[in-house]
Amino acid sequence: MTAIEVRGLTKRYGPDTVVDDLSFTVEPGQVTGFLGPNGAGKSTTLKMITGLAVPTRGSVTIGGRRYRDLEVPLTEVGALLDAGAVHGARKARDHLLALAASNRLPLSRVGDVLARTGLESAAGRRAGGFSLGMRQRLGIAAALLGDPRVLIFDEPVNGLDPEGIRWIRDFMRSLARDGRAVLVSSHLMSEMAQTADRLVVIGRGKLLADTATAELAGQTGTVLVRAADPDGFARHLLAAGATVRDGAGRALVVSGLTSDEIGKLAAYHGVALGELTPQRVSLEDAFLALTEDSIEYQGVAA
Ligand SMILES: Nc1ncnc2c1ncn2[C@@H]1O[C@H](COP(=O)(O)OP(=O)(O)OP(=O)(O)O)[C@@H](O)[C@H]1O
Repeated sequence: MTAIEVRGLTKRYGPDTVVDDLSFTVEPGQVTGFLGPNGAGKSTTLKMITGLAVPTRGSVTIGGRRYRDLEVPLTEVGALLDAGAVHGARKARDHLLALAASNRLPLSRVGDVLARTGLESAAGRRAGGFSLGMRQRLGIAAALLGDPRVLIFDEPVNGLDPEGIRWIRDFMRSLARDGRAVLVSSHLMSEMAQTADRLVVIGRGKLLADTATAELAGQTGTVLVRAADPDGFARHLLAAGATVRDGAGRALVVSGLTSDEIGKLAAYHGVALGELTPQRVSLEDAFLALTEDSIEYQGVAA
């Protein structure tokens, strides 16, 4: 069953529409990256999914039901929205035991989640003395207590060192391999490129893209072509519907056709090609191109 369904979700604060008619689906067995520049409305959306904010319009369901209709929410959806939310004086194990008891979950789950997050040896220490990376692990352990099929993380790698970032990435992938649905927000494409199977990109509260990660990089790609008679081949390309620009050294920069289609066109016309290279647009570039109109404060190049 579909894990999270967001339909027409809208949130207004006074005159500002911060989430604007957003619809997307988060499937099980995948990491879905939720991307957008600062202030795009990611946290507000995640709060509406987890019942912490009330939509002005639209709906969100988890496994077909609204959050407020879930009997024991922790067993359906786990969320890490703010790693600082742990009581600093409490020992890590006690924090989890209290959470398990107040949600009527088996206390044996505490040992399971401590092991899964690599916190066993730190379980007797006070969370106040934890590094950011360990606090993130504790937050993730809490999110996993009810063994939910759906997990939501808001900017989980913010401020972490490279080792912490790698641990979180691997952990998200392992949760998806379990068959869980994992929704992770970030304002950096570079973080999501290696982790997410799908990307939902928003800007100023609106949906900009909902696509497989691999497709986004391919979408805006061009192909570099070298032919002995570039002008002659350019005419064939234009006739086939391509857009052609001049590149360096008499190369042709072609868009609108794949390298495979260009190769076949050359063979059909008996044209020998010296080069046929797909130009991969980086995901970072694709993300910037998508969001450039929705960045609140843009720097001005000198
Ligand atoms: N409780 C609130 N009252 C009024 N405005 C709010 C409230 N919460 C968020 N906003 C506004 O809504 C907009 C979206 O904020 P949100 O935190 O959802 O964005 P975000 O994409 O998570 O950004 P960031 O990456 O900076 O965390 C911002 O302009 C913010 O100022």
